[in-house]
Amino acid sequence: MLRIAVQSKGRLFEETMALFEESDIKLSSHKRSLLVQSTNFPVEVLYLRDDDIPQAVATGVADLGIVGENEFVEKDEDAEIVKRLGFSKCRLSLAMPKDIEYPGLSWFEGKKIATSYPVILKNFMKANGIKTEIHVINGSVEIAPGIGLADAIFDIVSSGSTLISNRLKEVEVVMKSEALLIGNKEMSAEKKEVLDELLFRMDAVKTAEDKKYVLMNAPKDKLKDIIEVLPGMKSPTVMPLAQEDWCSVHTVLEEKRFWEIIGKLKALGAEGILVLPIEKMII
Ligand SMILES: Nc1ncnc2c1ncn2[C@@H]1O[C@H](COP(=O)(O)OP(=O)(O)OP(=O)(O)O)[C@@H](O)[C@H]1O
Ligand SMILES: O=P(O)(O)OC[C@H]1O[C@H](OP(=O)(O)OP(=O)(O)O)[C@H](O)[C@@H]1O
Ligand SMILES: [Mg+2]
Repeated sequence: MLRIAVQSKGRLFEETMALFEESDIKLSSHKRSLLVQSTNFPVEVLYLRDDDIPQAVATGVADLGIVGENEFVEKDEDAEIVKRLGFSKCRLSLAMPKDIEYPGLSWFEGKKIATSYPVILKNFMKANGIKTEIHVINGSVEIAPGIGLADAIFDIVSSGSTLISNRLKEVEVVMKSEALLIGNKEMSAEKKEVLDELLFRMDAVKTAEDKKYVLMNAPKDKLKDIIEVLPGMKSPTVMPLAQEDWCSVHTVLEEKRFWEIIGKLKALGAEGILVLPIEKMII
């Protein structure tokens, strides 16, 4: 049985649960329990505060954990990155009052900076030879300059709207972050086998995520041109239609090239184009 530590509530929770669901790992949703076993896969899920996940994995209390890269780097625990999960993308940035001019990093010399990430901030300032006073607070960091608690902040930025509503501006991006699957460094062979199956399922979900299954009717005399436009996995499936000079073409398209390719297909005479989501893809 593999034990996975995940955030009990917060920014990582929903996408973590969605990842389990899409990987067909069923968890009975007993709200108040801290440890829940899957009913159809040899894993159990331990619900924790995200701050405690790196240590739980490093010490072997959990075999795996899903945690933000920012928290993993900050805690500096001895665990390894098994997979980058691509969600909860954000950055850790320095921000300062928006009306003050920013001349460069030297502005921070001697300043008081509020943050929940003192280790990352200290290392960054040390590497740049700048002395600052670090004031640790665990939430609502962005209000610190406005209430006179600090000159600047070092915190998570995503859309930037929290900064704007607190009259701050982002001036330095120190690190980028996304959700990580981290693992204990010493896992038994049996646990590694379960982990491999878990990764196989997660990969199938991720591979499918940005792809669409596309079907269309195509005039046979344009089939060669249409096939040339389609990237496809190997080559498209072509099936006859009852109407003799038409056929049906099926393929997989990457979402980011989707509109460009559909435009070309229409121009070549394709009709009745259907676009379907793909749940899983094993390549
Ligand atoms: N606005 C955001 N956009 C994208 N990702 C974010 C955002 N805010 C936070 N994250 C990511 O999600 C993680 C968890 O954020 P959250 O705000 O839920 O943490 P928390 O308040 O410390 O939760 P906990 O109660 O578990 O300690 C962060 O460490 C970061 O990696
Ligand atoms: O750039 P933005 O899109 O505004 O996102 C950044 C904000 O998001 C997070 O807080 P969250 O909203 O999770 O609330 P919290 O302070 O309770 O953690 C983070 O701590 C920032 O305050
Ligand atoms: Mg936390």
